[in-house]
Amino acid sequence: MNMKATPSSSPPKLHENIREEARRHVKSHNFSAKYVPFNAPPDSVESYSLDEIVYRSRCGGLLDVQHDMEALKQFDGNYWKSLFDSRVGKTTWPYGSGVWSKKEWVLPEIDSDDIVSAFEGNSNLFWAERFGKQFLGMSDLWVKHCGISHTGSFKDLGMTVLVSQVNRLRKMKRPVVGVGCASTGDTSAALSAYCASAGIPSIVFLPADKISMAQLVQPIANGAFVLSIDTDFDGCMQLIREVTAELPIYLANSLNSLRLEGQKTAAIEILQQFDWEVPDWVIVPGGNLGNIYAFYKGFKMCYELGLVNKMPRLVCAQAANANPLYLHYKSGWNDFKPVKANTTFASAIQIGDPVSIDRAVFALQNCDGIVEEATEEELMDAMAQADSTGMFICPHTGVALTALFKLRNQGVIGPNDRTVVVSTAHGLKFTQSKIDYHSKNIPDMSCKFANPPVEVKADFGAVMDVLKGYLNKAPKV
Ligand SMILES: Cc1ncc(COP(=O)(O)O)c(C=O)c1O
Ligand SMILES: N[C@@H](CCOP(=O)(O)O)C(=O)O
Repeated sequence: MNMKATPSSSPPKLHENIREEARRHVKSHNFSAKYVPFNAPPDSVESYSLDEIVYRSRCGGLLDVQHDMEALKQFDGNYWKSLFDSRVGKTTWPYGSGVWSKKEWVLPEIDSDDIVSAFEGNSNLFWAERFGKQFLGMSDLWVKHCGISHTGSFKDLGMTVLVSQVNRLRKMKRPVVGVGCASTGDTSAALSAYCASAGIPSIVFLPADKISMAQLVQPIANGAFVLSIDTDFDGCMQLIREVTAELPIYLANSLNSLRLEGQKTAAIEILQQFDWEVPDWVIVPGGNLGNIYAFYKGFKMCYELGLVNKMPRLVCAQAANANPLYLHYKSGWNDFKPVKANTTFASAIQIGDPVSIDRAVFALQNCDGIVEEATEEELMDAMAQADSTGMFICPHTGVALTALFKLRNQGVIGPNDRTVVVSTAHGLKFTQSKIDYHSKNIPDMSCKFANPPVEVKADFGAVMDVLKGYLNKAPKV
């Protein structure tokens, strides 16, 4: 079945921009989406328009964006695959974005004119050939680099959706004076950039001295109102929830289910990049736990709408210093207890009371998922090993790689299993941790893969001596 394009009413104009051009190509369809209580029983009738400002269900539970699957099912899997494939690598507004190239599955009803996008997504999925072979005996290991993005993390995928909806609400004269979040550094970077691009005020609550310098400077540079608060992320999250309940500030954390609609497109992209073949495993580092559910939802929609015929198994990887999901999993999913998150080099996942715990449990239970954890030494060693094969990953990706090491060693993941590790942020945001590691400047850590620079006099003989020493020890080809 073909989607009908309404013929353009006006002829192309000289010097029109891509937004203006998009206005002439409006497509008619009957796709829609609404908020419903997360994991509601089939007879539940509670629902809200996406134009309402609501983050919680009537009984205080999480919400989910529910698409009209019957309308989407009027088109078969091949239709969706070729539609999505046809939009990759173009500059057509808004489909040049990896998120908005799946607009019908994200926010079908938003006017393209209201979209705020930096053409995020379409991040590279690369074959980790040497790392896989050398350290894991694996032939089919891949890294989905969501950190190669506008603000350097996967948060851009969700933020383009949320800020676009806010843009729409403000045009509808809804009372939204600004957008706010609590953050460990990446959500705040994405929020401030997208808000700045749309001219919308942003307010960010950061735990003082707990995020990297590179992350701190991002919202400052983008003109956000930055509060550095003497607490941890969980404390900031509690405060922003109280503040957004009192003031007309729209909540941008992943408690807001709109964010996950954008983040789920990374899963769809993985399938698309494998020419719609399903990998065996996808490993995702988890903190506030929205992303693991977003991946589940993206894969599940592709399965339900006939683009693929199975689901991958998901692994959520946590830092041992902030591991409430891991403890819950190990208890047989009995009795979830938040923890006090301790300091970790994977600072963006230093979270003890994740808002999306129910979503994460649902996702993992429904795809035969696994939860693993990584100690500080394990995650830093894994990061250094990956970097030594040409990557430059963030510590959170080190957490995911540690999970992979453990599952390979246990024989759970096989040598030929197609496995995707999701790299969630750019390594350049976390250089201080790499400097500490390579200078062996971390108490109680042997830093066994450290590669410190050699200090040498500006003298030919001295330089030759150290070079000969190095070459004698270097592996022979
Ligand atoms: C770099 C990075 N990796 C992983 C995560 C974990 O994502 P989530 O909070 O959705 O579990 C976050 C944020 O929490 C992050 O900023
Ligand atoms: N790592 C996150 C923590 C908040 O997560 P969110 O997805 O709920 O916004 C950050 O960078 O702030």
